Amino acid sequence: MKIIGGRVVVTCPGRNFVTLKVETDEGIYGIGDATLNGREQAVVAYLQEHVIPCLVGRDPQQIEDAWQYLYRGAYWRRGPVTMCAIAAVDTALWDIKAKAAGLPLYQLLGGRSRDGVMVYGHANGGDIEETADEVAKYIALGYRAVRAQSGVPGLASTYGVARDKMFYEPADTGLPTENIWSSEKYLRHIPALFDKLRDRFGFECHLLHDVHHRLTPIEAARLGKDLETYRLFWLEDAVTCENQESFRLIRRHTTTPLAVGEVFNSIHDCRQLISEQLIDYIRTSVVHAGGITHLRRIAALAELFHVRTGCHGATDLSPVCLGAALHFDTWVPNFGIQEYMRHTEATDEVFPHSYHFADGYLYVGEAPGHGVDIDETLAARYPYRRAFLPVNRLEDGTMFNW
Ligand SMILES: O=C(O)[C@@H](O)[C@@H](O)[C@H](O)[C@H](O)CO
Ligand SMILES: [Mg+2]
Repeated sequence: MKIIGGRVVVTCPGRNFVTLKVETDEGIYGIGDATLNGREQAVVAYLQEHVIPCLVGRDPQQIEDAWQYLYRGAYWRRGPVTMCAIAAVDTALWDIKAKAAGLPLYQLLGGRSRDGVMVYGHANGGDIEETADEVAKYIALGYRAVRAQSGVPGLASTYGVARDKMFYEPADTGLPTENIWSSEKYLRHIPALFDKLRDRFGFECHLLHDVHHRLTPIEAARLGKDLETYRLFWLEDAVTCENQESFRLIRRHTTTPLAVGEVFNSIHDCRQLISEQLIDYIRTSVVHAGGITHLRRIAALAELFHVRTGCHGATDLSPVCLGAALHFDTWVPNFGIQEYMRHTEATDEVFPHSYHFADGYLYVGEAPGHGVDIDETLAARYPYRRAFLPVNRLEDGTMFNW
């Protein structure tokens, strides 16, 4: 079998998605997600100019060799754009290999380790009461795990509180929206949110929270201590993590489980966090961390140190990424949880798929490959619209982390 070509499909059914389609001389094709929220066109150019020409003529079944070729051959290794492009190729080649074998992808990884993949949904509200009502809705839908994000008194906006309750889309068309942030106001507010949620719902439902990179290590340690009595499933992205060592300080002060990694693009971003057991869940995703081939390596390292997977799964990771992730989740021995921000109906129509939700779990289908396709005719109806993620400033105007 030989690769005869590759095409990048950019579509915007409510938000931008970038999809790589790799075609072979035997008529089998594979697709991979290449979406990097707010920087989509950088990956499009990388694929079209620097990757696809090198793929033509290669044997698509040599997945590892292709990965090594694109990683080592780049010379300028790692980084979100490079690793997103490699991820798209890797996912497409795994899709082809599984289709050629007539098997669902998880069978090529090592078979089922579980029936369903436990997922968490996103409840958010302008205040504690509204957030609690949203958590109730997710529990009623059958979710066993819910992330809770609430507006903060005194702040006009905050991460995770959306205009739309079911579909959270942070990116805006036009230039970046500027939000104002106050860690002091946030830290005063969040313990009351989880006090209310545990008081109303008890401890049956797993509760999660995403700080979204906004605290210092000592602030994160304080929040972790304040939340210990509420037994969170995890506290996510408590601080930015270029300095992996800074998590030692948080770890010294709190037993609240920590999750990190959606912005990571290689094992090197999390090697210290994992090997020193500074985190409990690694959030790396198929689309942003070099594809299934590299994600398996991260999970294998994590398994040695009692760290479990918790793949990122926001709306800006396409159904192609989610479909591939679910095959990974169905196989991986040290599975933790899968994020499941639902896609809109328009997006699901562009990306027909075989996975389905039931009783708090997502289930992959048995279709050969990763089970997700792209309807290019429908995709063409939604032209690309440049969009940016917001930026954050402190109340005194200082540039901060969004
Ligand atoms: O945990 C999450 O899902 C968030 O951190 C994401 O919504 C993140 O903000 C977006 O994926 C950024 O594009
Ligand atoms: Mg997050």
